[in-house]
Amino acid sequence: MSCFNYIDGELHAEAVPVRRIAEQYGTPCYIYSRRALETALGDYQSALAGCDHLICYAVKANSSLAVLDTLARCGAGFDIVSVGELERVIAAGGDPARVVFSGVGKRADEMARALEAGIACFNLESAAELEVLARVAEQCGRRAPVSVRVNPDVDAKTHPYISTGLKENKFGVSVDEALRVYQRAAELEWIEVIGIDCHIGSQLTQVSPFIDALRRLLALVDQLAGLGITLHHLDLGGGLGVRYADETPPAVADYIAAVRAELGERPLKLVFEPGRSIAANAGILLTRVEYLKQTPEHNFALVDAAMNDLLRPSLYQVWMDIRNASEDEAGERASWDIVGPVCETGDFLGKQRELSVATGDLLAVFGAGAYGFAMSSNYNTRPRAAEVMVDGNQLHLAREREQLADLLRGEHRLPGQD
Ligand SMILES: Cc1ncc(COP(=O)(O)O)c(C=O)c1O
Ligand SMILES: N[C@@H](CCCC[NH3+])C(=O)O
Repeated sequence: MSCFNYIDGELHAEAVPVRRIAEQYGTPCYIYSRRALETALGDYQSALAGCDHLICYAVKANSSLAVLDTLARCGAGFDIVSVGELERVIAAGGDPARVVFSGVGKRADEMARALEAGIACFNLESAAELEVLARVAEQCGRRAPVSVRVNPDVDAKTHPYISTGLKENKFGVSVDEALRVYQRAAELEWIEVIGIDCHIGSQLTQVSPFIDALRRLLALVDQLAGLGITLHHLDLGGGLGVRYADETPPAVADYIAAVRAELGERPLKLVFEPGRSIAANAGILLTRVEYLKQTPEHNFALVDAAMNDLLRPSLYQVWMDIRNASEDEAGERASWDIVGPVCETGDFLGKQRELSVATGDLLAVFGAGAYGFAMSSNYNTRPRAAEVMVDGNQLHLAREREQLADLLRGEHRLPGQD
């Protein structure tokens, strides 16, 4: 189900015409749908019903307070990779006791803050990190709950930049080393071993790599049990893909069903860290055509969004769907390169798109809710795009995000959640 639909030829975000949002807040502008976020999280929750679980939304995908606030109210936990993300979760009303902390380079001060906040688990990525965490925990006088992030050496069959579970990647530790790290962790007074973790990559479109990784983790769980080290949860990370072009990723329900079948009757709580599959289709980037420039080689549509606003096409050369926000069947179509004003030849949102465009038109880039604004920058001293959360027929500007934390808490109450 999409929450971005054409009604009478005009693109709407839930019940609001995007044209109205552009008039009110300007472009470029990220538009998020509250209902789409709730539905995507709900798909995970339904698939995991009856099973002890925790869904930790990966904050890096979209850390807008309005997004975190929405998900926190629906009961999500959070996967963070920095203390900045932790502060955002707390500011948005998220529960630190439902937070897992991933990342290869956690600093001691970040560990201390996370311990003080009382997070659920540190996902350790190296033997050296374990020693630092043990020291910090002792200094803070709080035992640190830990998982070891295992690098299962599984090919996620995705873009090499976002594949994380191969032995040549910097993430996690090998199965053999994990065994040693667990044995060392079990000896440390200020460390409490509670789980096991992996994350093999992002934008996975098949279930089999997840299941391969899960089998390797379960074998290790059994081996550890034999050594007297009992684990209570298994965190399979994030990574489930979405459809940008013609990909056919498994439905959340099918993915989770396969995981549950593999887990069998083991008394392990299941943890997931989905980012993209929650947020990607809950957001679009709206941009206005400033100029048309036609050369013998190319038709360029110069728009007011650029690679600093949406980096994915330039960085990974990925295809994201771009459509005119006004469906003008009569308009003549041509092949256009959609490019921004940044001084880089690699500054494009899409190339060779069959579109009908005119100066002043609004274009929408779909699937931009994940790794869109979150990866944006001020390159070329460009201001960041506005962010607007749509809730039915209500709009909420999510721009000065920090200052809006309290406002969001007041404004966005779901019925029965006061
Ligand atoms: C440790 C970890 N967990 C979760 C995620 C979220 O992944 P995705 O957005 O593909 O679900 C990532 C990013 O790939 C990650 O590095
Ligand atoms: N930034 C990537 C995903 C990174 C995943 C982070 N571990 C993307 O846009 O596809």
